Amino acid sequence: MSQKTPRNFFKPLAIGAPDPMRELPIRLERMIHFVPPHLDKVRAKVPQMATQADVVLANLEDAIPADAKDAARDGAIEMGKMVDWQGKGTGFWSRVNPLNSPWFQEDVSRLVLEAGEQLDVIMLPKVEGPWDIHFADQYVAQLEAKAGLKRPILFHAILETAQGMALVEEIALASPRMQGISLGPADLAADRKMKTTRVGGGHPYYRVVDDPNEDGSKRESAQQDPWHYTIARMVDACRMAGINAFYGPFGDIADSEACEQQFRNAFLLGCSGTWSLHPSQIEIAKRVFSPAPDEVKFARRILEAMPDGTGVAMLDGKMQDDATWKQAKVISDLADLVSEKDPELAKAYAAD
Ligand SMILES: CC(=O)SCCNC(=O)CCNC(=O)[C@H](O)C(C)(C)COP(=O)(O)OP(=O)(O)OC[C@H]1O[C@@H](n2cnc3c(N)ncnc32)[C@H](O)[C@@H]1OP(=O)(O)O
Ligand SMILES: CC(=O)C(=O)O
Ligand SMILES: [Mg+2]
Repeated sequence: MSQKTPRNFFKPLAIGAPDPMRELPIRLERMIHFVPPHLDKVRAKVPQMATQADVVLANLEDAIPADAKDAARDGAIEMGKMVDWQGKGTGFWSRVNPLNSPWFQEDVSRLVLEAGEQLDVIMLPKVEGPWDIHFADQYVAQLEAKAGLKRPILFHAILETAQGMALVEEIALASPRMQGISLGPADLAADRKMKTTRVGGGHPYYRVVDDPNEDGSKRESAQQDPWHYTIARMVDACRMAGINAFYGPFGDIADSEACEQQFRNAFLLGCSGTWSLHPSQIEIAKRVFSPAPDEVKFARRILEAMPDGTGVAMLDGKMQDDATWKQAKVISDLADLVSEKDPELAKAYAAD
């Protein structure tokens, strides 16, 4: 048997570590905003970021130069103390360096021991299989016990290797700490040997061409989404495990239109949120990952038409039944969560 027994799955992995969570906390996580914590100027904006983003993340991994890793770690711990994260209802996360790097051990030990009470989630990059989660799980439990933490820290894995992709279901199920998984399109592209130099999004050469026209006129063609399979598979793995799927980064900061479309496709396929690398992407993510007022109103009409969630009803010529009721509930519950945080959208959802 390679799995833990059901009883042991929910036992703390170290004496004195907090009990693992049986259910994930219900939180609005439309965007995970990335902050380079070694930059004093950007770090100074963290209190402001905490009022704008649902989650603020101190990034210690890629995009932080090797000679700034120590400063970034110090900056991340300072970020933990700069804001009353739980009081504000904003998530505080950190992306640590990979398990095989010279920085992982110190990243995790200092974060848990010095900012463990504030830290909601550790993001683990380049996760290859459940063994990576098991190692980090045990290590964090030891540190939680040492720090006397009462609330367990959760894990978020990034899907950015072909092996991680092949084992995504096992990664999602590896520990009760698992909160979610994000797509890592840049590293995944490299590992798969995709011939791209981009961070997410489409590619002008990845397209489908219409059949030839009889008159020989120019054939229409359109770009396709090279991430469709990966996102859909990640969503299935996450939802099967009862955790959340996230899109990830969109690197062309100037192309807000393509960014919005990529985010929207991920939202429609089941993702809870995405990453924002630049302040301009926070607004895009907010717009996309909050359901549109028209959709919310229609969803609530479905719920009202079938109060106990069973039977059949016709709305605007469209058949509704138990299954559309469940879809409507997803949208309505998300709108309730958004409304708690966003009075403008609450008003728009309630308007006739
Ligand atoms: C593949 C992956 O792993 S993706 C994850 C790793 N990458 C990252 O985390 C990147 C995070 N983002 C960044 O470092 C930056 O946004 C960059 C480098 C992409 C662009 O930075 P800039 O060229 O400075 O952008 P720009 O000039 O438009 O910035 C405008 C303002 O926003 C600030 N800003 C930029 N990015 C951020 C951010 N992530 N958080 C807070 N403030 C930011 C800038 O400091 C600047 O402030 P100022 O007006 O007071 O001077
Ligand atoms: C998200 C990330 O780390 C990547 O795309 O590689
Ligand atoms: Mg990466």
